[in-house]
Amino acid sequence: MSDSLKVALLGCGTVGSAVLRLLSEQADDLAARVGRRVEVAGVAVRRPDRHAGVPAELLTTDAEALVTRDDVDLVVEVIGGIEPARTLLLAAIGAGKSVVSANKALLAEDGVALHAAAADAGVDLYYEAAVAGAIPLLRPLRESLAGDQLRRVVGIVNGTTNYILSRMAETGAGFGEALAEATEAGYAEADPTADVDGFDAAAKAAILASLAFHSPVRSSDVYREGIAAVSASDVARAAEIGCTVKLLAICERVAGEDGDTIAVRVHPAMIPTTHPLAAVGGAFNAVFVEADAAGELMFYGQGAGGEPTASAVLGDLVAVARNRLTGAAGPGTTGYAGLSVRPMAETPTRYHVSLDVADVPGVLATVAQEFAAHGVSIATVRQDGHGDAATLVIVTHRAPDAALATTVARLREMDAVRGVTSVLRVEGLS
Ligand SMILES: NC(=O)c1ccc[n+]([C@@H]2O[C@H](COP(=O)([O-])OP(=O)(O)OC[C@H]3O[C@@H](n4cnc5c(N)ncnc54)[C@H](O)[C@@H]3O)[C@@H](O)[C@H]2O)c1
Ligand SMILES: N[C@@H](CCO)C(=O)O
Ligand code: NA
Repeated sequence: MSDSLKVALLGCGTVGSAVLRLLSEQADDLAARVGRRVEVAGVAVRRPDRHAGVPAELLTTDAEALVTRDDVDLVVEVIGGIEPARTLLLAAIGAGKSVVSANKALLAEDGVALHAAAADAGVDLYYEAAVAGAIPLLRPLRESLAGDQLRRVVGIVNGTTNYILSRMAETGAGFGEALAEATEAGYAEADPTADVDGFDAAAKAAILASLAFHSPVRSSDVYREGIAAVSASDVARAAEIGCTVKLLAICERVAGEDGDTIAVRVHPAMIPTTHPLAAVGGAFNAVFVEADAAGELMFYGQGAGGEPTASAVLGDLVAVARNRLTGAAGPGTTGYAGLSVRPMAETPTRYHVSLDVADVPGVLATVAQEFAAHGVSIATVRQDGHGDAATLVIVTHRAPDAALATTVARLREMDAVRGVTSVLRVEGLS
């Protein structure tokens, strides 16, 4: 075999160290699969003294110099965050290197500019690890499903919050208690904000929607609610109607009078326990894709962790290495459809609402009237108990989200309603 392909690794934390180890352990297999040996030219880190296991001659604190070095062919970015990752990737691309990244925050913020730069330079930009870790999902969307029309991509794309919600369902614990457990088990980070408040899932939803609908979508376009407000009561109410609560990332094409738009949102929702996503427990991820010709597809696996994420990074590395040898460029992203993102207020959703009411004649009619007044059609209503402790459990049909939210706000003000005990959107009910 002739000269090896040289890789610059940027960042050597949880994912970077696993990438480095697998590159070494699987060097012979990778060489056979690529057709050339793949060797590490350098590893950019912040604190070289903290990486005793990495050969000292590979370590550098000057990432910018490393990515533009003449002997570097490919760059793997596993630093995370917007800067300096963006500057480094643009410098690498500008210097003609193909790049692999696991950085959802950056891709969801600046994917359009990075793709444009890669197209101009004739190099590859791959980022399978950025969404749902080890699960092959972005390449299936970019390549395998490129001949189909996608209708919906719905998934559990954050392991930490799925672990927390799973524990709440299993033990009846509240959010705080389950979060403490997730932290102790090493799933939640010291600062769990990005996971718990849905920022991580929103970045992934933006990337999924961009690829699924060939339209540029950024994190800031994604409607986002986290799980901090999900209560033990919400989880118990869900169980009563045969549902479970999941934090969903939902990307869907919505037909409208002025043409199609896309709705992209992240929020907790009740889904029937019979839905394939309901069985996804612990820190696992799963994504359900609906396409016109393919029908329904399900992708399931480990969405986080050093090794699973490194698996996706190495898969990308093999792909870009092969392209480099053949002189080909992999698929770019196409924003040709240019579909606009529909405001959440106008996005059709369904609600579950549990109300404590006084069981007096006419209360059901008064409550039903409030829904009707906002054009919201009720799918099912159930009354439990009587006297002062009556509960109404209502599931609506789809209506614009703003109509549902306004209805709930009005219900809270009604004399007949003693309290609104649970409000959650519902997905996956026929
Ligand atoms: N950990 C996971 O399970 C997982 C899963 C999927 C995707 N990702 C993504 O992978 C990337 C890396 O995640 P991680 O968990 O390995 O993070 P990490 O914090 O463990 O590692 C990042 C490393 O980059 C280093 N770094 C920061 N600035 C640097 C700079 N200027 N030059 C060189 N090194 C620098 C840090 O010191 C740290 O060691 C992120 O984009 C993350 O979103 C992580
Ligand atoms: N914090 C993320 C890591 C993977 O992106 C999660 O919990 O899923
Ligand atoms: Na993936």
